[in-house]
Amino acid sequence: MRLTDISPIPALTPLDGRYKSQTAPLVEYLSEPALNRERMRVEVEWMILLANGFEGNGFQPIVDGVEPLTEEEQAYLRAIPETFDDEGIKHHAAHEAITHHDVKAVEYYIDDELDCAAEVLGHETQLSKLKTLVHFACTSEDINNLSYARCIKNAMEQVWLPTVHEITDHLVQKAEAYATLPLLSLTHGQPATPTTLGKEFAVYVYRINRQLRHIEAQEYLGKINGATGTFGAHLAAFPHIDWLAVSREFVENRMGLTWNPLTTQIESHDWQAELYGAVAHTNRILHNLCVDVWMYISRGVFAQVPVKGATGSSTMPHKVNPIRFENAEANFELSCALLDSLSATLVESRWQRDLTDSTTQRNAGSALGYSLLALNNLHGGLQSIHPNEAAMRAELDENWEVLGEPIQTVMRACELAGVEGMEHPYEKVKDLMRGHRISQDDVERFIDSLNFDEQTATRLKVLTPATYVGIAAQLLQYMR
Ligand SMILES: O=C(O)C[C@H](Nc1ncnc2c1ncn2[C@@H]1O[C@H](COP(=O)(O)O)[C@@H](O)[C@H]1O)C(=O)O
Repeated sequence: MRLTDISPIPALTPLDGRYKSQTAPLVEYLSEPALNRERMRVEVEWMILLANGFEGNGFQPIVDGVEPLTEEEQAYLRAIPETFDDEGIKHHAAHEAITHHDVKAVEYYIDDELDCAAEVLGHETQLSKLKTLVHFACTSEDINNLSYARCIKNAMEQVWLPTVHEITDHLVQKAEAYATLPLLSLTHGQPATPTTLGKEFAVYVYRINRQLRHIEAQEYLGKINGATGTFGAHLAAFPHIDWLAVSREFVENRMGLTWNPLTTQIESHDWQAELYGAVAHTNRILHNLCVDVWMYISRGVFAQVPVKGATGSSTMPHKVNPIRFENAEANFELSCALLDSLSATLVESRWQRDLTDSTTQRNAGSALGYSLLALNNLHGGLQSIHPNEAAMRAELDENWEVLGEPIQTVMRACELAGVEGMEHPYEKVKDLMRGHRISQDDVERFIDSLNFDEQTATRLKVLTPATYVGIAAQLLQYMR
């Protein structure tokens, strides 16, 4: 049997197949039906503005020959996108099969709805004669750019950002819970000055929060200015209208976007490049977190809570594998690859337009979908780990040589204060400690061999790898 004979056809990509339930929240904003529904919202709102005017023109019709639409007529128009369902999708597809133009098919879809208006409302209505107002003076990109901006803004605000915030909240909890829990640092993979587990989580919180601030301040630009951005058609039809003011009113107040007054046929997509750059950057920070946690698990710093009934390895029954972190790592990479491609290519278009952006933009959902999938796995993974404090202590206890740094630094301070016998502190400590395994006794003997005053010697002797963590816990105050 051919798999394409199965109905519905199995999904080609994992986002809409295996991981469908996890990516579902984005379907509402970034699927093709979502885009077409948004296009309808833009088209009907444009009609309402043209017919009813706005505060700036005293709520007079902007175009001649049209009466202001009644509340009922406006509600009828606004119901068109809201009732766009599976039948509507087929209806639109039937138009597109003939027009081979997706936005023209939206226009015809609305025309059909206007044809039924009198029958549905049960009385005569101006709407039956208003087909000519649909898409008035617009090029398809006027509709597309506004629709995409709104779809992507909603996807970010309703889905992606809340998911990242949940993870950040979880990381804050972990940072606070483990603020004072000492952890051996590794720089270059070698034992280094100890830190605390909480402070290491706080570093991630700080990094993510910086990116979130950029993303939350992101402008979503929109334009409605005709075929090559000159308002040529608008002025040809109605030369006395202040089309700049109408355009601005529509983009800012009706669409809730930032007005772009100066474009070719297309909105230049620079805001998309900015947004995708920041999302990719956040992905990469979280990818770094996945890899770090994976290695902490491998080192025994974290233990994983086994899921009841689940299998780690098909052949090694003892195993609990960190699969959620691995899944997240891979999907962050896929998301970044797509986001990088979108950012790089969307900002270029030949002369007043080429259509390469059209098919590229259709992948915004995939780019954010891979990120959402990664976020879900990362969140699940974080919820299933807890520190193995005994292993962490044992690791610290095996690495007394990390106290070489404080001892040589205190020796320097003593030398500066004129204490005898403190010359070449770095070299002296290096001779004792570099490349050697050092015990607590060795450290104490070394301290005793130097000319420290009693108070300083005691201060150094109470230092252990587990207490040599500076003000790590205090630094959490800066993470938010
Ligand atoms: O308002 C216009 O349409 C003006 C026109 N430019 C266009 N602007 C926006 N969409 C256009 C344009 N041209 C085609 N199409 C339709 O875009 C769709 C492209 O399909 P796909 O490659 O799958 O993304 C597919 O449905 C195409 O039919 C121009 O000549 O400048």
